[in-house]
Amino acid sequence: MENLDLFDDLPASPRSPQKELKAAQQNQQQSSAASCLVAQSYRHFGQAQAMLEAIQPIDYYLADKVVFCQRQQVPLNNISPAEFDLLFHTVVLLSEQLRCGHTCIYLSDYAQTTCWQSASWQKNNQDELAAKPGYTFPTMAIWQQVLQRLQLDLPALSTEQESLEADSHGSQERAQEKSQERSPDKSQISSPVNSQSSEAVKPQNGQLIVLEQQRVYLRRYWQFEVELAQALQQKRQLSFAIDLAKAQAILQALFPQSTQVIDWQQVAVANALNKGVAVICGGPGTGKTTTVVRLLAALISLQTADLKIAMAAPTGKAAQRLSESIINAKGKLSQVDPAIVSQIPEQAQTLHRLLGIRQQPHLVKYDQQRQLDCDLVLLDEASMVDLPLMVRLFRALPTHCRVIMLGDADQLPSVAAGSVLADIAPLPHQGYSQANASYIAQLTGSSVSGVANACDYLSQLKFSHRFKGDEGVGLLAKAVINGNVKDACALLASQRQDIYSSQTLDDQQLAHLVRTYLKPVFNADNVQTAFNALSQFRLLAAVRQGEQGVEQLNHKVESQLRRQGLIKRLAGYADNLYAGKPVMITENSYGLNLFNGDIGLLWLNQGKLMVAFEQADGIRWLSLARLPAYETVYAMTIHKTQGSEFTHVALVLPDKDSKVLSRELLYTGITRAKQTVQIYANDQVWHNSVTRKVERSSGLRDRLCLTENME
Ligand SMILES: Nc1ncnc2c1ncn2[C@@H]1O[C@H](COP(=O)(O)OP(=O)(O)OP(=O)(O)O)[C@@H](O)[C@H]1O
Repeated sequence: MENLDLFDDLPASPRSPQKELKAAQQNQQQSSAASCLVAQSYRHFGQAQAMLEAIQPIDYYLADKVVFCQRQQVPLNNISPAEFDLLFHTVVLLSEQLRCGHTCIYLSDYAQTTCWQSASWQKNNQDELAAKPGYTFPTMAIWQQVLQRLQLDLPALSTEQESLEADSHGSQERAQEKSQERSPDKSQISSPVNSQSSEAVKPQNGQLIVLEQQRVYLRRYWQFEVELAQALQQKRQLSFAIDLAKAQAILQALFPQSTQVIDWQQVAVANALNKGVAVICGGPGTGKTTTVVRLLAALISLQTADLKIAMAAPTGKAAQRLSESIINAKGKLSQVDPAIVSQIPEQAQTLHRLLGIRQQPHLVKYDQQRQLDCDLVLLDEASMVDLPLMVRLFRALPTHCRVIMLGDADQLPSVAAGSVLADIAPLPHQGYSQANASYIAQLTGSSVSGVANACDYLSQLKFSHRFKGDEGVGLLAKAVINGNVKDACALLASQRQDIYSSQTLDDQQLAHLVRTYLKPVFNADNVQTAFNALSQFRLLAAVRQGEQGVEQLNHKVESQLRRQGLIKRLAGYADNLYAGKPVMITENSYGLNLFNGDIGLLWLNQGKLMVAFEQADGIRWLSLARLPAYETVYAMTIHKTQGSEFTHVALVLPDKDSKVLSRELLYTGITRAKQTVQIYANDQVWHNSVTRKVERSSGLRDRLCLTENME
């Protein structure tokens, strides 16, 4: 990609690349003291790499392209090269942050901050060729002005003059400003669902970057946010008339044991009955599935016509678990007419399958042109759904279709960009509006107080029926997610039966884990018994690479299994193909109905080594030759275990701290365990991980606060 005219002002000298680089570094160092905006251009990726620590090719090429396109859009006379350089570095930052899951960047987070500077530069080893000076972003006021001059702000939204003035007060106010500006200040936000502004930033306008207040987006992600906020708003405006007397009777039948104390499961059912969108949040075992099954029973009872219900989850495993939990919860609905219970569906599918998403995400069968034929969509494990996928779901919903989302907003956010559940379900739940509280009281007799900053579509379940009292897993999960380092450390040191901890996982400990939990898989008489044994235990890792990463752990387990004589060599098969080996599919195969994350077991079937998969109607066998891409799965990443549970879990953290370690990651790992958890982590890493909180930059919550305000 040639874009050399951007660099016209650089001297065209015959100096060596090293000298040229050194001169550029010195130039940057000198001018940064004198001026707010530094001209720092690069002729090619290698040059950017020499100045910016850890820049990725994709970031460079995207930024280069955006600058190139922007130069075609705006009159150039007033725009200096340094201003285009600022745009370039803004896009590099956006691209990098998108990879980390942020939908946008907040200018206040980076104003007057030097990014991509190497440690050796910081240590004043500036003569070293490897030292990289990085790039210093200007004050927020200058940054906003430049982006506006480049015509990247929303045409309908003028930036507040006050924020520009406030910025000139210097660094002391900046910290205060930062926290204020990042909080959802409704008075400052212009209408996010303003169709004029969303119309104004269409692809055909050529605007690739969007500045909105002090948030900067790639246009695509700005549009996703606006679209989701609009879709949620449309669902929030749906109101279903219900027969109140009938609904009261149904709720009484469904919750016969409700006492004076508020039964929040009953409140959640009542709350969702008349709404177009309902979100039911809660930690492990708080009864989300139990509640939603009762909600479905109530809705079916109240409905005069058939209710077409679709159930989905983000992964195959989560969909399978949802089906199992629904079947289990239906079995406990003895107080409900069997004819109603039989109408509650049992088969959940992946969200991709529901929407008919093929290999490339843009090939979607159901969208706004061709919508799903259903009246209600139930989405489980909503925390795993990223912003683009959530938008695709809402596009496919007919106007009258209800959405019910279940999830645990404390878990890790989606792998890809967004923190949709945490944004749309801010916890702790502040309460209901006066009108909604009256409606709930009428249906349930529970006096739920009305509050000003209400979120009516949200219900939060807090009481865990799995960890009712002093179960170690529940206590540890709570301490971790609250960032309570003292309790989290004390619990590890407490030597309880249900929590074991050690600074490292050594060979002896691994041998013990293998003997206790994996030997029963290899000694099983049949594949179903082997699957049952496999579901008892999983080794979870925070990372893939390194000594404590998934790959090494799988390798070490296999060596240990061989040492213990559990792996039997099979004539005619390679060494790494043996009965008892668990595998995880790593790609979606629609033809075979196998999805990323599905787990199978290599096992002998009539003398032939095949792969078995557990399905609702029994074991499915597949020949090895037909198996899609897979990996061994004695150990797996915490990310991949979302939506799964095991009786016992061993959690292994790396021996050095890393940005990926957070309390949400630990919480997600710990809550995969139903009975016992073993933590292998040194004190420092454990302490840092419990302290670190995942915060994703997004504007969705602000948009929703504003639309809530407009109701
Ligand atoms: N109100 C209740 N009274 C007694 N037991 C309950 C109640 N609600 C749920 N349970 C039981 O608690 C267990 C967990 O319930 P459920 O599966 O509905 O929770 P969940 O929040 O969906 O769990 P998970 O986090 O595993 O998805 C089940 O055994 C269920 O029968």
